[in-house]
Amino acid sequence: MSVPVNDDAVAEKKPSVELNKDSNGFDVVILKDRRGFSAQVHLYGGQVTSWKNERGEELLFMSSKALFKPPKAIRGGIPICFPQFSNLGLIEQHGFARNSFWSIDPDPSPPLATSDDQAVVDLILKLGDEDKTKLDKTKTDKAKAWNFSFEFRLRVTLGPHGELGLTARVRNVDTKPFTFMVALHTYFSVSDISEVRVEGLETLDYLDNLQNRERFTEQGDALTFESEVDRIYLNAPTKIAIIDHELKRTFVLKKDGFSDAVVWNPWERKAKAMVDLADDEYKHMLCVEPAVIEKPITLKPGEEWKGRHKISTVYSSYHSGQLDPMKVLESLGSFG
Ligand SMILES: O=P(O)(O)OC[C@H]1O[C@H](O)[C@H](O)[C@@H](O)[C@@H]1O
Repeated sequence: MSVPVNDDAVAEKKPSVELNKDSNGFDVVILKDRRGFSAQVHLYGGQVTSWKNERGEELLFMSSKALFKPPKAIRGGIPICFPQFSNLGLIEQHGFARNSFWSIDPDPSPPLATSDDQAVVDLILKLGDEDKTKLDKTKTDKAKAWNFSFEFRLRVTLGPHGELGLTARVRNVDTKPFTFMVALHTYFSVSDISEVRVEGLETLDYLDNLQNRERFTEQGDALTFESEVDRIYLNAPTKIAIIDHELKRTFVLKKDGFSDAVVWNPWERKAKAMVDLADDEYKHMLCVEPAVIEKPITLKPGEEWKGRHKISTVYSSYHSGQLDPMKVLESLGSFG
């Protein structure tokens, strides 16, 4: 149930952005909107590590065993897989963006529109000629196999209705073309994985990571979970809904520029084998990840790719199984 909001009080508060340190002394950015939603972004990984609603409830899953320091990626929130997804290439699993240090981009270029009712932070990860030597020392040998000059800009926004937006832009600043995959590996917090269903992926083809990436076709029903799932849905639609029956809460994802969507839950056996996930925590997480995997993107020198991902929450009106178009549109706002 949403909390009634006093609109006068809300109008007086302004969205805010603060730079802070985490307990390891690493930089984090805190975004707050007028309604009391907040988001936290670690510069390590350029990773959203928290998104809370106006009651302070965490909406993204974060492992109790997550390590917030190199060389491991942070287990939870929204890690960025780039320039490779999984082991589909020569470099380290999911690429190097998730365990690199990003910077705040004071002057995003080309600039993106801003609006007064959003809290915004722009981050950048780049590898230019002058950085190559420096980065080569810190990158693992595997990462060196993808050695191009690029700029990856990530804008994180917290919108007027508490919605979380990520705009990813990759620019080729090399003299040669390059090819990449990308995923925004979003860990959603759920009450109990057995009480959740995902709508929007019915009848799509998918590659099953648990069966040598063989191609299958999803049935007509919404997805439910009773064992490990690790699939790449191809040509996934713009809108996907994660319905949590117990909490009467639905996450609505809207994506643009990402052709695929990965759905992952490690379940019991794999969770036990993961050092940075507690044994039972798989029950409270579900990853649904906008991605470009099957048809990687090739950029010529000077070209840019852009993809957007927006998530919002809708309470109670939704668990009938049907999207309530007015509520969804209202909660999503525009991409901006
Ligand atoms: O353990 P990680 O490297 O973070 O990967 C976690 C998971 O990411 C994706 O969802 C892949 O599809 C899975 O195969 C992988 O297990």
